[in-house]
Amino acid sequence: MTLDLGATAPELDLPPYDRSGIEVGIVHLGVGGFHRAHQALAVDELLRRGGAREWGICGVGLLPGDAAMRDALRAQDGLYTLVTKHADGRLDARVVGSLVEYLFAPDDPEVVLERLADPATRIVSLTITEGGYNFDQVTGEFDATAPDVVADARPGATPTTVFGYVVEALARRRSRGLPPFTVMSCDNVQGNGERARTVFSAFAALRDPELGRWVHDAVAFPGSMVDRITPVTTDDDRRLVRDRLGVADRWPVVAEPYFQWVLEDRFPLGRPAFEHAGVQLVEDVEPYELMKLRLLNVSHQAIAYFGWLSGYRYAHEAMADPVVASFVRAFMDHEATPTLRPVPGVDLETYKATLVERFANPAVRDTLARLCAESSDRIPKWLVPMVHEQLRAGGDVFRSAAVVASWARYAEGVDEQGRPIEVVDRLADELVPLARSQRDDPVAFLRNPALFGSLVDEPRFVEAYLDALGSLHRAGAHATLAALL
Ligand SMILES: NC(=O)c1ccc[n+]([C@@H]2O[C@H](COP(=O)([O-])OP(=O)(O)OC[C@H]3O[C@@H](n4cnc5c(N)ncnc54)[C@H](O)[C@@H]3O)[C@@H](O)[C@H]2O)c1
Ligand SMILES: O=P(O)(O)OC[C@@H](O)[C@@H](O)[C@H](O)[C@H](O)CO
Repeated sequence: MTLDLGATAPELDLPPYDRSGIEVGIVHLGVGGFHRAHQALAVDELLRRGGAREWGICGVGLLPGDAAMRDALRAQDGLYTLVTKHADGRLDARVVGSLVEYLFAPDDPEVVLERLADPATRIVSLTITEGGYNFDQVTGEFDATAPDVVADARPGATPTTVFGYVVEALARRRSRGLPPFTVMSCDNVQGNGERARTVFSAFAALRDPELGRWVHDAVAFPGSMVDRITPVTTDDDRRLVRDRLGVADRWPVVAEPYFQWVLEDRFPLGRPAFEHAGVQLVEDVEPYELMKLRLLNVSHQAIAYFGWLSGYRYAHEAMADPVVASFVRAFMDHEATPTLRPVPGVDLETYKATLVERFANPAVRDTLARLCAESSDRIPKWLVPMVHEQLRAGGDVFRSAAVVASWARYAEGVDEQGRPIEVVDRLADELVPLARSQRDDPVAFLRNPALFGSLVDEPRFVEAYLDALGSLHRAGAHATLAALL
């Protein structure tokens, strides 16, 4: 146990509630930075208020890389420090105690399956990234051909994927006469609840069509909009926690002050009283979700490649450049906002102004590398549908085309000074050669139906894309952005 919260850390208290006897009611798959800065904080808040004792969280890691989280959390009895970084340099910190158990699935899959099947487990929540849902970006259908999915669908298979675990556990509950748990997706996927329903029921149908129908009809999949910028924890953060707070924490989490969670209230087996922890419970989350994905996440992609190619490494550095900041704001106003529905209780002008301030927070130190990673799971899911809507409505698309071109230029894997760029993307082996070939064949990157559907057949988009790409090659990222203002 290296989280030593003794006399050396007067600012920090251990959670002021008795952690013994808290029951696991939520199993969370994919315990990364975000879950620990968001949902686990909300449950911790309820515990501090004397509630939620049947809603403790059992975190589960499914991927080999999660062994490090197992080791860190086990050494600290599930406790960790959450540091909130304000733009003026102030820090808030608290120790979060809601993760009462952590299971690393490869250690013992059966233990995880029985934890999921346990009658006390009433919610299974997910932050498994956009790629974790394994669906075709264009058709929206579940990809049943992925080798790990095929293996997990075999009768009697020991699961390795999220699909194998969740569906086997649901099947066990069904055969034991237990009601299904609620599956709560907290990923940045448009329509995350319905998307989860589609992919989990499609996987279940591979095993047994009737099980597929049951998962589709009997399991609740509330949708949610989740928001809190949570950068990757760095050694500097560990040092900060040690030096400023006196705590030797193996894996603290840092986040911005902003916290938002809008959640559809569909929990047949009950839920924590999230409304007492700042969560907004609604009937229909879609307008909130679209607003967030198209104004925040898509803008992140607008900052990411142009910022990196202009020589910046952090989001706040890029936003301090008036050319980047003006482009992002124009992009929000003219290409994202026209595709949004009215959002109950939200003034979009204020929302956008707040976003610009959040992106510019110098304390958070969100890296452009984080925002550039796994773009093939982001641009097609977030930006491409927005472009199609703008094309149909006759609206501007030249800024979106420039963002896609900046991704294609970044994916060439060499920056403007000839230095290598590490393209972190599950499709990197395919994308990098394709991006490089656009020096000879400028639409090569766009001619990828799995990522862009029919966008390559849209003359207005293609023309703007070619202009931006040509300018990126000739004049560089900064001059290209400046010319678009
Ligand atoms: N970081 C943020 O600012 C933020 C904010 C809002 C929402 N989110 C959502 O949370 C997700 C995770 O973000 P994070 O910052 O915690 O990332 P992270 O890298 O810290 O953690 C990701 C977790 O997901 C797991 N995972 C990844 N792919 C998986 C798969 N195919 N199957 C099962 N598990 C898988 C990893 O093993 C890890 O435990 C994002 O992709 C996004 O959808 C993040
Ligand atoms: O984490 P991703 O892959 O969904 O996207 C990268 C960022 O845009 C995202 O993490 C934001 O920081 C987050 O959505 C803010 O709430």
